[in-house]
Amino acid sequence: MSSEEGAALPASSKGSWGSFLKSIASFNGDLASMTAPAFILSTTSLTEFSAYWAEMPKLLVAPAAEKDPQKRAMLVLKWFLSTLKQQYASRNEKLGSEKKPLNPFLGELFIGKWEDQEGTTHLVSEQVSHHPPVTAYSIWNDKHGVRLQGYNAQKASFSRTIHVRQVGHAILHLDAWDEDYLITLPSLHIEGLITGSPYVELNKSTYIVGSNGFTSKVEYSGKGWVSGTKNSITATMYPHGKEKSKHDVIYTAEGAWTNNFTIKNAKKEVVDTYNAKAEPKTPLQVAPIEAQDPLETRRAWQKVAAAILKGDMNTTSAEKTLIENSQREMRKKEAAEGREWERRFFSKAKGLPIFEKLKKEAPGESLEADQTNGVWVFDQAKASAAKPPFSQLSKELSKNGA
Ligand SMILES: CC(C)CCC[C@@H](C)[C@H]1CC[C@H]2[C@@H]3CC=C4C[C@@H](O)CC[C@]4(C)[C@H]3CC[C@]12C
Repeated sequence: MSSEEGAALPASSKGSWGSFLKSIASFNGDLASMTAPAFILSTTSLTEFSAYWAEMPKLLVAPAAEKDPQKRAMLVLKWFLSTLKQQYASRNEKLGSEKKPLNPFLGELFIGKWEDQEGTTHLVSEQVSHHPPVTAYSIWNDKHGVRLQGYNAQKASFSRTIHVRQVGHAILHLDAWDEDYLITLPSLHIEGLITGSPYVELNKSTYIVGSNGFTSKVEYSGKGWVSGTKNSITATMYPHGKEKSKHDVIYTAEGAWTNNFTIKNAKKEVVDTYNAKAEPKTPLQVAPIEAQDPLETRRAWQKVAAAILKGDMNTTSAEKTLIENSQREMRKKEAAEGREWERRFFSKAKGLPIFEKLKKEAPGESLEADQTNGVWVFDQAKASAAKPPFSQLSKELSKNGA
């Protein structure tokens, strides 16, 4: 934990925090429209959050090399659990608290790659909808034949604190086994709001449904719950249809997603352990700002980000308004010409066969395409035709016969 933990609220900001709390009590569910005091604004846009899925490429690609289908599904569970800390706690560890991310504009991009002993793992993240905000991503490693793609939106509400339900899912594909895993996303709420040091706690449960016949259910709990400890998880892996049957459990995982967890087999022997604090991360490589496309997030938001860092709210809102106005102009022009903004890397799909095939094992999960402005899939043809500064991507995609 950073030494700043619990100290996110500077004395000088107590007044503005109080009025912020009052304003969100009458919050209408639109996270983007929420205005927050400067010190709680993040300089990072939600398009960057897609990278949290793969900051440890070794764990992402590990299942590909495993011949045993049960162990393979267990390694997928292990990788998924390992991503939780990055997804939901890395900001308060780094910045002292959770912050309000920048609200991406339509077409905003975040492109990068991880290079390490696993080869190159690519990331393409794109804001595919603005109303409602939806981010889509594709992450792939050709050397290991591992592909992850997904999209997500958030539905927020307020009751005592901010509650967020995630709409969307991820699908992991392993080439060597022609296997898919449908991954559902946890709902969450914000803790520490009153004291000015907000952080995320996860709720309820999510599923990882493998097309190889095994499902993992992950249950989340926090301080106020039965277990009484922050960021707790218990997971079980079982054959399809056996969620309720204790003696069909193949693996269990238990611990804290911010810390350690242990994986045990049916005989309750420890088969694997994970220590979030010790696990090395591979830094994501992103092109220098000058070489980026104007739609790439760090380039597009650079002036806003600089103003936020200076605590200069006037410039922050002036620069944000510039972006919003030019977006509004573009939408007007498109409407007048009877066309829609062409997404760079993703397309709307009519349906999602993998989802339909596997959703039965994830009770309560439905596509909810109306909440995400459609169903979004990575479009290989678009990506293979990518022009500068993304030609490198297209070269590698066409090399692989995409
Ligand atoms: C901190 C207070 C003041 C403001 C609340 C900010 C809201 C907008 C933030 C706080 C935590 C954030 C979530 C944290 C992690 C993820 C996982 C990622 O894969 C998709 C976005 C998602 C789901 C974020 C959406 C925005 C979010 C809900």
